[in-house]
Amino acid sequence: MPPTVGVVLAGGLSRRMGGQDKVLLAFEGLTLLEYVAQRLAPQCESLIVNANGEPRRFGTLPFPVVTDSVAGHLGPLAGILTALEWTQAHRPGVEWVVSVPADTPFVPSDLVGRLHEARGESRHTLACASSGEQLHFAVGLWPISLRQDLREMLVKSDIRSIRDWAKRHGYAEASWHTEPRDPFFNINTPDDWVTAKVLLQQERRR
Ligand SMILES: Nc1nc2c(ncn2[C@@H]2O[C@H](COP(=O)(O)OP(=O)(O)OP(=O)(O)O)[C@@H](O)[C@H]2O)c(=O)[nH]1
Repeated sequence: MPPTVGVVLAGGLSRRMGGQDKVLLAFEGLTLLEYVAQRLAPQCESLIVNANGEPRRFGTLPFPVVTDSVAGHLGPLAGILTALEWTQAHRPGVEWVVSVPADTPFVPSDLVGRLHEARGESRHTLACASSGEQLHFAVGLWPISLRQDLREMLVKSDIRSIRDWAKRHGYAEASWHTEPRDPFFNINTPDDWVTAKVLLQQERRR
């Protein structure tokens, strides 16, 4: 598997969580952000956390916290761009970045390998994860060769969705089952938070 930098996307505003910063909520004795980072880190050459604005709110982390390299809340694409540019500057020879949102606690342990596999078996330069019928564009494999293309698009156009950018280039799809639970279940609301705790207990019992 080619060396790959992992980025945990944590630049969101948590509006649907009712004013709490969801990535700082306690999960298995860690914050949700730490929990997701720990699941992804073993699969990557190195890992960074992407923030938007004040990085100190995350406390002390064993990973670099890198703030968006373009100003404004431009969404998760800005986090992917930041990770591509960071990798180019700090990890010479590494050509790939895998992104995972910080609100996705059950991210699978074979994520990075399967994304590379799907891309390698296709004619595409990108790969995204899917489960059931749903594509999860924020969970993807991105080449650093596209960083300039992404920067120009973010700065010069009003395209903000990862899906629109991925569609412009074409992407392979790596699929996971949704049973016994969706590995890409993500937490947006207080109800999702309750569901995530139930899913965690079920996972422990298996
Ligand atoms: N770097 C960066 N990441 C973002 C930004 N906005 C959202 N994200 C990330 O994109 C992913 C999906 O975000 P959402 O869950 O849709 O948005 P959110 O802001 O976290 O939550 P809501 O405010 O409730 O929509 C999460 O990992 C966010 O951290 C941004 O402006 N910059």
